[in-house]
Amino acid sequence: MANIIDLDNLSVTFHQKKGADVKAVQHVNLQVEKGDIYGVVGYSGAGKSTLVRTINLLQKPTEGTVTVAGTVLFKDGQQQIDNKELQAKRRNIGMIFQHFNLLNETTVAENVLFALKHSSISDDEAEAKVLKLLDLVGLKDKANAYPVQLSGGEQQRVAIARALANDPEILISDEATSALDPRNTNQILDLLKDLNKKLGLTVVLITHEMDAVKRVANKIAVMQHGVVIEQGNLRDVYLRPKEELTRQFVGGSLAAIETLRSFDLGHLAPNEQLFQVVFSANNVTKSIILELYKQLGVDVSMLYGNIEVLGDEPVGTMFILVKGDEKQLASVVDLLKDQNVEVTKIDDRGIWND
Ligand SMILES: Nc1ncnc2c1ncn2[C@@H]1O[C@H](COP(=O)(O)OP(=O)(O)OP(=O)(O)O)[C@@H](O)[C@H]1O
Repeated sequence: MANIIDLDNLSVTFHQKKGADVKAVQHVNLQVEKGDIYGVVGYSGAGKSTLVRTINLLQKPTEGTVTVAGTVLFKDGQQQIDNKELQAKRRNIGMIFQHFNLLNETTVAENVLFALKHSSISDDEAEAKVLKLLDLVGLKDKANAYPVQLSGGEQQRVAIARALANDPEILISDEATSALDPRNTNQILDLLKDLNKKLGLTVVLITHEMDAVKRVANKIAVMQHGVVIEQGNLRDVYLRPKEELTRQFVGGSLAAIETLRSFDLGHLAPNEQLFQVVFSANNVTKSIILELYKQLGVDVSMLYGNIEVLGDEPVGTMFILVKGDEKQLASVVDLLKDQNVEVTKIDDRGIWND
């Protein structure tokens, strides 16, 4: 599928009058396909906000190319379109933030209507559109309320309705759930997912919370010190994190590492082998342990087991210790692969042996 956002070798350096330059973003390549929910995670100061602000040129890059929906917005140190065209392109990119940035003196409906002020549609059409948008975010009955009368989650819904007023193809969510309690956080994330499905909306989700990414994203980039240190399909990155920071974000696997460290894995007997098995719980219906025992006659102990829901897919991770002779152990990998299970001999993997 075509990339709707393409950031190519993008860098942003802030020159300080006093002190050293801040290299907020360094040589980042990020390709977002239409329909993606792309999570960008990293701790505070990693450069996430600066990076996404280049997508609509709220932040001009120091270096690199920004292409959005087929139009090159920035290249060779220059904005490639005039300011009027840029304003129009920016309407294709909605944004929501941690602080909802609503106008408190005006009603919910007026807040959304405000985003349509440049639009050429009639007043009646605009009013109907506002109600439709409020309905879409589950707030039709709050049209005449004022923002202060709403909960944080509801205020963020108003901000989402406003961000969608110009029918953007892209929504950038910059820590939009960071000020919300866990229940409201999940409801807002579920709403974003719903909008992604219903409208085909592409979402770039900036957050320091891995749980938010796990709940809704299909792709992930991990940022540290202005650099994207790891990126790709959520399931792949989640299940096989390469970088230390990614492993820190990936709570489940980190728990697995801790568990494994507590076993004395350096002293496995010659007839013992440790495997990591990863499987989609939707695809694997048989008991893996039972099948190994029944078909190969090997002894299997489970050292660690966990099920995570990634996107909509329940994914299981287990560490199993298998005892058997050389021939039996050699057959384990083939048998598990036949069952649609991803299997890794732990000796083959540096990260567990750190
Ligand atoms: N306008 C600016 N001038 C100078 N330095 C800046 C500017 N904006 C951001 N920075 C610096 O760039 C780095 C990246 O900041 P950025 O806000 O992009 O990080 P972040 O990952 O979004 O973190 P947070 O979630 O805390 O906003 C930080 O060191 C920050 O202090």
